Amino acid sequence: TQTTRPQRMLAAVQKNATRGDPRSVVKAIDQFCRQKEWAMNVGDEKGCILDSVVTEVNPATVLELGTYCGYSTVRIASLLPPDAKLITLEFNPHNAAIARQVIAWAGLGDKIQLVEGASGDWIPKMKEKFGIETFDLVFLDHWKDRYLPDTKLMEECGLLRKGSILLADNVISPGTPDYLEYIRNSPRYKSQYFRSHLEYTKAEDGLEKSVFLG
Ligand SMILES: Nc1ncnc2c1ncn2[C@@H]1O[C@H](/C=C/CNC(=O)c2cc([N+](=O)[O-])cc(O)c2O)[C@@H](O)[C@H]1O
Ligand SMILES: [Mg+2]
Repeated sequence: TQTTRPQRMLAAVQKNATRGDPRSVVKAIDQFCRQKEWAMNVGDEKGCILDSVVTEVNPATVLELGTYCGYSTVRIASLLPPDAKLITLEFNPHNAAIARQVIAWAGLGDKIQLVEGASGDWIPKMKEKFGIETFDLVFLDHWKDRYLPDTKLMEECGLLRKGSILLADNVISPGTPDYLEYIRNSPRYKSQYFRSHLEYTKAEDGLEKSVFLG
């Protein structure tokens, strides 16, 4: 029977990456996407910008919106300090199942909590369910029309504190115009665009890094 692309990506990880070595998992996925099949991971070029932001912020609490197969989840978690927690939300059960196996292969199960469900349902539950007060870093990489509503929801739920960082993928391609317009014009954020390319292509894309000012 026909396999899915996430299944083929997982197979590539299990074949080419070393168990317990997160960076080899990242490398195996990038190799699969460059040589075999394109997939919507943040990728190696934007991934380097992601790495530098994670390293600079050195977050104790991270929220990722849109796990997909776990590429950026593993990439971020591999750079976190010992007691840091990363919560990642994914509502597609098939993608969640693949991501769990990718995360397990990387040996990062104790740093990452994958929650199967919709961001709109789970953002309001972060405090009661996970004892999270605020997030130091949020990585937005889910459906592009959810970036703005979910950002407003995080504000309303008090999940952002002065200095919290929002890092958004795909602000050019596929694009998140309403989010960009809001975040660049709001007095509550200071934003910076990191120009790059759409993963594994020559098309323009970039990451928008925004600091919540409180
Ligand atoms: N509200 C929500 N709550 C929880 N999980 C959710 C969610 N909305 C979407 N998801 C999940 O997040 C992933 C979607 C990513 C959309 N990215 C994209 O559509 C995308 C497209 C291109 N592209 O077309 O070139 C390039 C990229 O880098 C991209 O991230 C999927 O796994 C989906 O199930
Ligand atoms: Mg993306």
